[in-house]
Amino acid sequence: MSDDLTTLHDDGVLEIPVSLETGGNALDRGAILAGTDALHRVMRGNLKARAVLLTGKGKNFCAGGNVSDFASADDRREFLRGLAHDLNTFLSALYATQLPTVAAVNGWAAGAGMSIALHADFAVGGQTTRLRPAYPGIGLSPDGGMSWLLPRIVGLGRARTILMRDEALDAETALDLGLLSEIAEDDSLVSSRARELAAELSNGPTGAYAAIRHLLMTSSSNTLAEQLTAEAESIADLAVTGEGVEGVDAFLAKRIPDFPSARS
Ligand SMILES: CCCCCCCCCCCCC[C@H](O)CC(=O)SCCNC(=O)CCNC(=O)[C@H](O)C(C)(C)COP(=O)(O)OP(=O)(O)OC[C@H]1O[C@@H](n2cnc3c(N)ncnc32)[C@H](O)[C@@H]1OP(=O)(O)O
Repeated sequence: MSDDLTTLHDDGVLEIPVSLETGGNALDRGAILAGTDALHRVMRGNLKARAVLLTGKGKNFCAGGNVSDFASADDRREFLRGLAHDLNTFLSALYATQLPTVAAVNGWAAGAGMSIALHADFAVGGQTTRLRPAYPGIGLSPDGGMSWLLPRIVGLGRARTILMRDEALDAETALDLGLLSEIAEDDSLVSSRARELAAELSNGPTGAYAAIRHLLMTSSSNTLAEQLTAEAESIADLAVTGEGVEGVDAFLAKRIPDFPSARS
């Protein structure tokens, strides 16, 4: 499947561009709309994807919302409020998707571009990758879930400093903080490495990957008792899925599990 913007590759990787060459690699409304539609089709079972790959089509992964659009709006408050809610629809679908997600973070990830990168289960950077909140730089506060995700990844204190100082984080710092999952050996390899990782994950237990994301992301707001219960329910639910049955059976038969066949 390929519309003008999203592409479902033969190996089940759903590629969603979040920015295009134009506008300084700012978020592309059409791309986000297409990506949201594709993720909703996956949820309804109308699109048989097994992993999601987020990409930037220009020199940068994404420079966030298009600042010139903000300036030209008649009612800046309502315009930005509407954009943020539209972005939330996309990010809510990304968080809820029962698939592993990978971001190919080439160049800059700024503003909502950084927020989107934080939502990915895996973020592959390059030697010159940099992450920057950018919001305070233009007098704004974060959106796209950054104030929820960042403290859960780096801690509240470090998140406050990064946000309030609008820190530009280089690749090594971002890796050390857990904001990148790996750094490709060369900038030119970011896209291919992220694509390769998405393909690897598409052959794995995609339902288990999604369950791990939700257990981890809800753990900080759960008591231990609530988390123990959530884990017990999750492992029980997965045990009777196609992938869960295949994983156990393959182990006992001493063979490599065929998760893609078990899921479809
Ligand atoms: C149901 C689904 C509905 C679908 C619709 C979904 C809606 C999608 C949109 C949602 C938007 C929500 C709101 C958003 O979340 C809010 C934000 O993101 S606020 C933060 C905005 N971003 C920024 O402030 C970052 C600004 N840019 C920079 O800081 C730097 O450019 C950089 C990214 C660090 C890169 O720096 P450099 O490499 O030095 O490059 P330059 O700065 O020289 O820029 C090159 C060129 O590009 C222009 N440009 C860069 N960023 C933006 C931008 N965000 N908007 C517009 N233009 C940008 C820059 O002006 C330069 O232009 P030139 O001077 O060459 O003409």
